[in-house]
Amino acid sequence: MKNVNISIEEIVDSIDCGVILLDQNKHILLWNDWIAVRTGVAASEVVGRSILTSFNEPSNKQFATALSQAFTSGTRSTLTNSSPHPIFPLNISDKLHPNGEQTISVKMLKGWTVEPLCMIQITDSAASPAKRHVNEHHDDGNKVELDLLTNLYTRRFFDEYYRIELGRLQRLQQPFFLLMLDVDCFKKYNENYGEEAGDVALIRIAYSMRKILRRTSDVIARYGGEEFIFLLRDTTAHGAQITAEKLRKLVSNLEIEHDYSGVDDHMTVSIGVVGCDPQKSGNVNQLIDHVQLALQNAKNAGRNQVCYVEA
Ligand SMILES: Nc1nc2c(ncn2[C@@H]2O[C@H](COP(=O)(O)OP(=O)(O)OP(=O)(O)O)[C@@H](O)[C@H]2O)c(=O)[nH]1
Repeated sequence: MKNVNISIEEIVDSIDCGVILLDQNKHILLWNDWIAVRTGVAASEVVGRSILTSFNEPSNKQFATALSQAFTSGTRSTLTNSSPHPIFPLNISDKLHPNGEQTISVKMLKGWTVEPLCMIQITDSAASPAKRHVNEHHDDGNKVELDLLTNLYTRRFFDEYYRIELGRLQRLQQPFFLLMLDVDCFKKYNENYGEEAGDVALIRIAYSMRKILRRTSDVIARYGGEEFIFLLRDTTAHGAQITAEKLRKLVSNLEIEHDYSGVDDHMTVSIGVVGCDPQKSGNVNQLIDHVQLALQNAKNAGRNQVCYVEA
């Protein structure tokens, strides 16, 4: 493989199946984003804990046996089961398969490190890998769609979510902020480094943005090819601008080489921010236009910067 500056964690978090790594005491070493999204359990909550006690439900007998056989004799097992008795409580809801149709492979990885590791791979056989989007359900009952390249919400999901959320925030008279982030000179990047490298860059940017926006109330979606939108609540105008600046620096610090950008020697982003306080302005209908205008202002001012406007 060509020498690209990407970590194993980034790759594992971007793949479209669940991956768990266990040490020889059956304690969790790695818990990727796929499984965190579908169980609602973050890696930080389970890493270091035993796989057999990480869920509220009693562990599945079949699964416990497969694990024990893997550790004692290196046996590789593939388990399949569907609702109503899932091995992992995944929220891959559709009406027919409320917990998805899980295929779970358990195998030992030997020779990678001094102590053998056990890898558990989970796929949802009810969701066709050829599907462009994964359908789930959000807390409010909305159908959730995740973009397969970046694992962020799709624009379609965001538009619907935003419509509902806007009404709610107006009723509660709570301020909120929209951020629109666009990768600078991305066309030139694709032309010079190839579309595959462009895809990897988008995956890396999306991955790092997900990692720093940890508040569950923050919503990020892929709004266009290289354009991302954020809805932030429970913050102030100052907080939103700080977050935007943090995102700008974050992408810059990834140091993705871009010799053809004309802005810098690595990849940069421009960000528009719009704030809306329903108690003051109440002018919420044109917010998407406003944030796009703020983004355009950041581009016109030389890119690689944040521009804030008040609605
Ligand atoms: N590799 C890759 N490229 C994409 C994807 N989606 C959109 N693009 C490309 O992103 C580029 C966007 O180009 P423009 O809209 O001209 O924007 P830009 O070159 O970033 O210029 P500025 O935004 O003005 O700095 C186009 O070349 C698209 O083909 C994707 O999923 N993968």
